[in-house]
Amino acid sequence: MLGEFSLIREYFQDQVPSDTLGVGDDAARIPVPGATQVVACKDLLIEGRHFFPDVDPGTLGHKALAVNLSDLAAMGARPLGYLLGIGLRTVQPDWLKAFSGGMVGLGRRFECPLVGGDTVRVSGEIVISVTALGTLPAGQTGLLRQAAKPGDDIWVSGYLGAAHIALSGLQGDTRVSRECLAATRSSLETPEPRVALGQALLGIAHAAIDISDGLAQDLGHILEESGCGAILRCADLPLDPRLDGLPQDLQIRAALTGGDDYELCFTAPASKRADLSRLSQTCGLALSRVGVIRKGSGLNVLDTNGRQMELQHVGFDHFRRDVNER
Ligand SMILES: Nc1ncnc2c1ncn2[C@@H]1O[C@H](COP(=O)(O)OP(=O)(O)OP(=O)(O)O)[C@@H](O)[C@H]1O
Ligand SMILES: Cc1ncc(C[n+]2csc(CCOP(=O)(O)O)c2C)c(N)n1
Ligand SMILES: [Mg+2]
Repeated sequence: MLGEFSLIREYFQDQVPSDTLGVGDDAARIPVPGATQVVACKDLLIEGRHFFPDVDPGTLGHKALAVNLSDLAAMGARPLGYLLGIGLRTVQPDWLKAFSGGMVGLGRRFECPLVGGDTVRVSGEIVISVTALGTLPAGQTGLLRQAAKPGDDIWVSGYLGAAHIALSGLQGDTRVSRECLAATRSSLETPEPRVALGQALLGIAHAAIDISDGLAQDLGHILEESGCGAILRCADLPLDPRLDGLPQDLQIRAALTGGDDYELCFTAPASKRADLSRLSQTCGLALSRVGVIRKGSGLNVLDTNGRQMELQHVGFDHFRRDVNER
């Protein structure tokens, strides 16, 4: 069976004009007459696959919008508004009030209103589909996956691994203490989209992507699209401090391949290190240098002793067999 990414390339890659960015990046970019370009993206959330049936509806509303704002951030775009498609089994006013409160509340923080959508009844799982729109100045390419250059530093915002540990704890796959679960749950349920950082990276960063499927896989998309290779140093990964006390190899695996982080991974030339250290201060957000882009292909992951490390899988893929064996 085709994997998720080959499937998209094979069946959903339409031809677009040369000044338009179509399928293949964090969001599409469409020029419109006038000074700005429209940036657009969509992410689906399905009950049982992206969230548990008993999830707190307020956090679900937040996450449905947050994962899309994260894609806009990964382009360096400024949020403009969004549309919501939702399929529900029943109308439960309390659930809907909390859901819309979480979603609209997050949108307000970024001056990004709900401007339309569609609502239907379903007999099976709840389906939530958000289409987010943003803008980029005319002539600005945005932060493309194809823009990494050999010699670039690889950077990651914030901390990695907490969302996956929370998920794994809730699923009963990993023994996670009650305290650790309580502390990490917010990373899984209410990720913070790095909207201000994304826009500030225009003119500083070359390539960017948001980490939804795991750093190794998402960085892999940058490498493939840019025709480069990379070295990634586990010793420099920003492991979430809330994971202190868990086995180190588990923390590293969560950070490399867990997913659900919604931090930005970006590349920038070494000449921008001082700018990035200032930006980290002004955004109040850790920025960590975790590796380097080089000529060639493939991701070379070095363990904490500097030795080459093999990964069983690089991240989340909806159509990989073991994801579907639950
Ligand atoms: N059914 C589809 N039709 C057209 N384009 C698609 C379809 N599914 C995905 N794409 C496009 O393929 C590219 C990669 O999509 P993908 O979902 O892997 O990226 P993402 O949304 O940044 O990541 P994630 O979904 O893990 O947050 C994007 O440009 C997306 O718009
Ligand atoms: C209940 C439940 N099961 C599994 C996961 C893990 N998960 C699902 S989709 C995805 C990648 C990003 O999604 P997409 O590629 O669809 O944008 C990840 C890491 C979860 N969050 N909740
Ligand atoms: Mg997607």
